[in-house]
Amino acid sequence: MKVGFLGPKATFTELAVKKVFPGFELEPYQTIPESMDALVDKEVDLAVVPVENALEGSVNITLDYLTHVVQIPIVGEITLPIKQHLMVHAKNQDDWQKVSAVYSHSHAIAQCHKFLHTHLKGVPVESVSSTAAAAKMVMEQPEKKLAAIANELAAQEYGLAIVQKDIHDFDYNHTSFFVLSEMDLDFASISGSAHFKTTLMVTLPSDMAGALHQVLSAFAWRKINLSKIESRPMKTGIGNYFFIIDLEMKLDEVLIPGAIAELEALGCGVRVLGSYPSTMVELT
Ligand SMILES: O=C(O)C(=O)C[C@]1(C(=O)O)C=C[C@@H](O)C=C1
Repeated sequence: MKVGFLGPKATFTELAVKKVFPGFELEPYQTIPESMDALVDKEVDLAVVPVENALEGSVNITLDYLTHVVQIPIVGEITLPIKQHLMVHAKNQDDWQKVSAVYSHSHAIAQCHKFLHTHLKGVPVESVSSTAAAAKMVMEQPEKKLAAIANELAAQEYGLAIVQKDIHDFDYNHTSFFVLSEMDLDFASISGSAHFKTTLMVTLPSDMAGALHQVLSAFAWRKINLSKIESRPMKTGIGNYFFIIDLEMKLDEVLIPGAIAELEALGCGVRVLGSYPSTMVELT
């Protein structure tokens, strides 16, 4: 089985993949959409993509690509603790405060704003395709005195020196990743998780007063617990949004289909993006 993920080697996404799919063949891609395209093109059997960080919120490119571009089911979710470190080329470790620029993934940068503001004020911060891509750049250009925000594995992989550990602004830092596949993957057995979620994409009828209230009531009176509701632009005009709603239960034959039928009767569009086990892994 081949797993596509955001590369190069040693991204957080790769850490998540290796934790849950040890021994699977790995195929890194340069961007999150490329890893999803690879699944559509059947170059890989699974794709693992970051979807939400506890400090910075949703990874919009993942949600947008899943809802606007590709139609691939979510078959699992992996939540991983995230530890961000500042790293430089070994030649520059003694004067790391004089780095000329800091590189990382935009979501990782956002998790370390306070640190950057306090310790590297005025130093340009640039976002690149992944944390590991940033670490690789730092390794390749020692003369430029660059720094990267990335994980410990990336420091090992690219031979960099960690000069500040755990620079994320809040202790509870976790990221969730969706496992996407067209295959009937038994993620519950693979992950050992019995905690299921169902994710829906809901579009509201236009100009209907209280539409969102009615959508929420369809879940509320059935006592279906929601863990997230997120609005994303329809990309058809200002003020046009759809909702991504996470339900804390497995797609059943009565409650969720009943709620969906109620939403459709209101004039809503509903797409089930997936019903899947969700697992929390630890860093070792
Ligand atoms: O750049 C990486 O290492 C990734 O795997 C991407 C990503 C993200 O998109 O959120 C994954 C986890 C961290 O929150 C930071 C970056």
